[in-house]
Formats: sequence, structure tokens, C-alpha cells
Amino acid sequence: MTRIGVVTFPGSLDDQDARRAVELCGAEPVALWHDAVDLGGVDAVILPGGFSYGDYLRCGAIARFSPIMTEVVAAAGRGMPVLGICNGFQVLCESHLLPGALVRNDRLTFVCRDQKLRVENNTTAWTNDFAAGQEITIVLKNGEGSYMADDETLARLEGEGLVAFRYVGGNPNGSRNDIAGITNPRGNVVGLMPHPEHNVEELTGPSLDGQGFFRSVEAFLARV
Ligand SMILES: NC(=O)CC[C@H](N)C(=O)O
Repeated sequence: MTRIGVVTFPGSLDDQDARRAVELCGAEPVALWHDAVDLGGVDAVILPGGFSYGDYLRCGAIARFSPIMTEVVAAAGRGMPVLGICNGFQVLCESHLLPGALVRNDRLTFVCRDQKLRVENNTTAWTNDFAAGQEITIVLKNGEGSYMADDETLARLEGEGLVAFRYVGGNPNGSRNDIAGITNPRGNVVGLMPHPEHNVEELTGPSLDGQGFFRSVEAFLARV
């Protein structure tokens, strides 16, 4: 059975939901504490949402220096699938596994809503279960979700097809080019602000679209 590690930093909030989503989608969740110095032999890693280290300095700026991140960066370099959700996306950018930065929402308030996204790249380890151009609904909840990158980086992301998800039906936070999530060129590291782990059960809704992320990584790992 595929083993997917979910890292808990001090201040992580959605680690339990991420582990539950992994389990509901048929893989074995493995809890990884942030000061671990190995990944316990997992096949993939999720950096979950929350407020690691209280969002002090900048979101993800301290978590980046947690001992486990040395292992995550090395494993990502070897091609291991890594998914950063919301605060996890912020940690991935701070760790330079993904380019750019997440800054305060343009309306200067926390935004919580069901968000429509368009799948722009369905070739990654975490998005291959979706159709290209598919519209999905995923919960969004953050205060610092506005994706920023310089013009050159943005042109590269667009030119190389590295935008994984784009907001549709209104940009909730001022992200450049309506970017909701990006991938690295290899397609194993993906970060997005909305929360797929909250969209895996009929009871809580608003969709089951989050399951696609976990099915994608299972399919990806079955191929390697
Ligand atoms: N839901 C989350 O992961 C929150 C992320 C981050 N701390 C923010 O508010 O922007």
C-alpha cells in the first residue's frame, strides 16, 4: 500500500484532515513530526495547512528551517511527490522548491469560501486524475494567499505550463494571473492555496473534487 507522510509543524492545523483524506482515498497515512531527520520510508509527502510557528516573520519562513525540510527538499530533488496545501504551499515557496511568494490577500481580510478552480496542468504527480481544463470546486481559507512573482518568473511559469490551477469565477486575493497553484518543471512538487483534503466526503462537501489529488499520486506512484 502507498504510504503518504503528512508533516506536522508546531501550529499545523489541517494535518489530521490530510491524513484522513489519504486514508479515505486508499493510501496509508504516516504522521511525520517536523523535527524528524528521516521520512520514515514514505512514498510521498504532504505539507498541510495551518499556521506553522504562528505565521511569525512570514508564513512558512520558520517552518522552512525545521529539520524535516532538509529531507523533504532532498527527496523532492530525487523526484518524490510533494504536495503543499496552503501553509504547505507557503513553506514550499520559502524553501525554494517552488518560485514566488504568497503575500497578504489584496482585500486585507481572511477569505473563506468554496472556490472554483480550473486545472491548467493535468500532467503532474498530483493532478493527473483530472482532465485538462476541468473546473473543480475546492475550499479556500487563508489570509495570505496572494501569489506574487516577478515578471520574468511569471513568464516562465506561463511559458512552461507550470501553472497548475487558476481561480475562476473571481480572483479571491489578488494573485497574479489568477494563479491558485503551481508545479515544478518535473511535476512532482505541487503547491496550491485551496484545500483538497477538506473536499473528500459527501457529508461535508462542497465537492469530492479533492479526491482527485490523492488518486493522482496513487496512479503516479503505481507507474514509477
Ligand atoms: N489555511 C491555511 O493554511 C492558512 C495559511 C496561512 N497561515 C494564511 O493564513 O495565509
